[in-house]
Amino acid sequence: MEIIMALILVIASSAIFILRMAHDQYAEWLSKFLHGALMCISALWVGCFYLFLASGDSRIVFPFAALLIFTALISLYFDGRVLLSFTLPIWVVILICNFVYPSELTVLNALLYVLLACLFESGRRILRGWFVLAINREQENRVLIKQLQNLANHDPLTGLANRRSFHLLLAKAMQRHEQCGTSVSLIMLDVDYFKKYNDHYGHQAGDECLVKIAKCLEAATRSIHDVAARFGGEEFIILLPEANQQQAIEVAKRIQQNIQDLAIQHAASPVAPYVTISLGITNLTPATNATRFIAQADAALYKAKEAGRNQWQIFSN
Ligand SMILES: Nc1nc2c(ncn2[C@@H]2O[C@H](COP(=O)(O)OP(=O)(O)OP(=O)(O)O)[C@@H](O)[C@H]2O)c(=O)[nH]1
Repeated sequence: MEIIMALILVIASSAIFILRMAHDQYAEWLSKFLHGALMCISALWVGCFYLFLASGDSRIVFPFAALLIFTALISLYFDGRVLLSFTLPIWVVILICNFVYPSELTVLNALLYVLLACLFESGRRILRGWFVLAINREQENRVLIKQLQNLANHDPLTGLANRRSFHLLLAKAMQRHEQCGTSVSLIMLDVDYFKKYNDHYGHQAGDECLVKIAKCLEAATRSIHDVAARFGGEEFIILLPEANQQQAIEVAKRIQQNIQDLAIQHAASPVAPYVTISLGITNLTPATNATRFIAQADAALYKAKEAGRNQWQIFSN
C-alpha cells in the first residue's frame, strides 16, 4: 500500500512539474502525457482498492471511490476525456466490488452507482458551462470596454481624437513641459468658407471633405506624440508636444500642401476654386494655462482669416 501511495505521489508531482515547465501548454505530446499519467494514477488507486478488498474491509471502497471521483470532477471537469481516463478504472472497480462481493446492500449500491454517474456527468457539464460562460463574458467585456474607450476618446466622423481626449493629452504635455522644459506647440485650423461648401455640395459631401482633411492632418504629423483632434464642426487642432515654433511651422506647411494636393473642388469659395484652410500657430510660454494656450492658437487663426484666409499666422501678443 505504501509503495502504491508513493508511486501516486511521484507520478502526480512529476505531471504537475512537467505541465508547469512545458513551453507549449497545448502541445499534443503534453496531452498524451497527461492522459497516460492520469491512467497510471487511476490504475494505482484501483490497486489500493484491491488491497482494501483483500484486507476484508470492502465497505471502505465505495465512499473512498466516490470521494476520489468527485475530487477528479472538480479538478478535471474541463476535458471529458481526461476526466474519463482517470475515473473509468475506478468506476469499474466499484461495479466489480458490488457484484463480486455481494452483500445485502448490493441493489442499493447499484442504484447509488447509477445516481452518482448521472450527478457526475451533469455536474461536469454545469461546471464546464460556467467556465465557458465566464470566458465568453470576459472576452465580450474586453471588446465592450475597448469600444467605449474608443467612443469616449474619438470623433465618430473622422476617427481623430475628440475635444475631451485632446484636453487630457494637452494637460499631460503641459505637465511634461513644466517638469522637463520640453517645447509644446499648437496649430488650430479651420476650413475656409465651409458653410458655403455645405450649401453648395450638400452636407454629405461636407462630411466626406472633413474626413479627407482629417486624413491629411494625420499624415502631416510625424512624431507618435503628435495629436490631431477635431475641436468643433470644421475646426481642428494639432498638439505638437515636442515641437518648437519652427517645427510647428513646418507641420503647418505640410498640412497646407497636403490639402492643396487633394484639390477638393470648392466652387463657392471666394479664396480659391478648391478647399483651403487657415491656420493659427502658437508655442507654449511659461505661466500659460491650457485655456490661454488654446485661446492664443485661436487668436492666431483669427489673424490668418483676417489676413485673407488660406494661410498660417503665428500668435503674437
Ligand atoms: N458637413 C458637415 N458640416 C459641418 C459639420 N460640423 C459643422 N459643419 C458646418 O460647418 C459650417 C461652419 O460654418 P462657419 O462657422 O460659418 O464657418 P465657415 O463657413 O467655414 O466660415 P469661415 O470659417 O469664416 O471661413 C456650418 O455650416 C456647419 O453646419 C459636420 O460634421 N459635417
